[in-house]
Amino acid sequence: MIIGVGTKNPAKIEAVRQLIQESHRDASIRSFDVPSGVSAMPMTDLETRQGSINRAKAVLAYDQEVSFGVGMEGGVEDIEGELYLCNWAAAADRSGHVISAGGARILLPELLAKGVRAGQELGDIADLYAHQKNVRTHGGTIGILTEGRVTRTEMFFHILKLIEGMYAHQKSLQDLES
Ligand SMILES: O=P(O)(O)OP(=O)(O)OP(=O)(O)OC[C@H]1O[C@@H](n2cnc3c(O)ncnc32)[C@H](O)[C@@H]1O
Ligand SMILES: [Mg+2]
Repeated sequence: MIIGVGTKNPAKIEAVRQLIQESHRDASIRSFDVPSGVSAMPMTDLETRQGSINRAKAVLAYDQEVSFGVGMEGGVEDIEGELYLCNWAAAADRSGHVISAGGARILLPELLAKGVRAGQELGDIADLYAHQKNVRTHGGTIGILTEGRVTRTEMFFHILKLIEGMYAHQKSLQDLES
């Protein structure tokens, strides 16, 4: 089985690799730089979720050998005037079935939120904030804000586990029916 991932970001790809390592050792990964179809810095849960679904579906069109397309997207959601980092993932199969799940949320410090509201990408502001390079491809903003206790990879791994579990659940319901 080939799982296609709609990103070239190693922090995201690593989450898929870990999931395969844990429960689908026969699967292999291919990664594709697909468009998210939403803005580079999604500003709502809705937009972030849509980006993950678009990526998952786009992967299936890129490579006919891929059985499942996986999309992961980060964004922000405004809750009572404060910005929370939000994260979504989706998996799509060739029958048109899509499974979607969201992950942990964490409040952005005003310094980061200000930049995002001004139109900057969070990844760029996070680099300035943390005095690091390419935060987005390493521990992520969530890694910076939690002093490494939860990394971007761990966070997406958790969402992918939700999706994998939901898939198993739906399959067991189908098996009961047939
Ligand atoms: O190459 P892709 O897959 O697009 O990965 P990305 O790092 O750009 O990540 P997203 O497009 O999913 O995220 C949208 C924006 O939010 C930023 N972002 C989201 N979560 C982040 C995190 O945990 N750390 C750093 N930047 C993050 C990211 O840099 C983008 O500017
Ligand atoms: Mg991006």
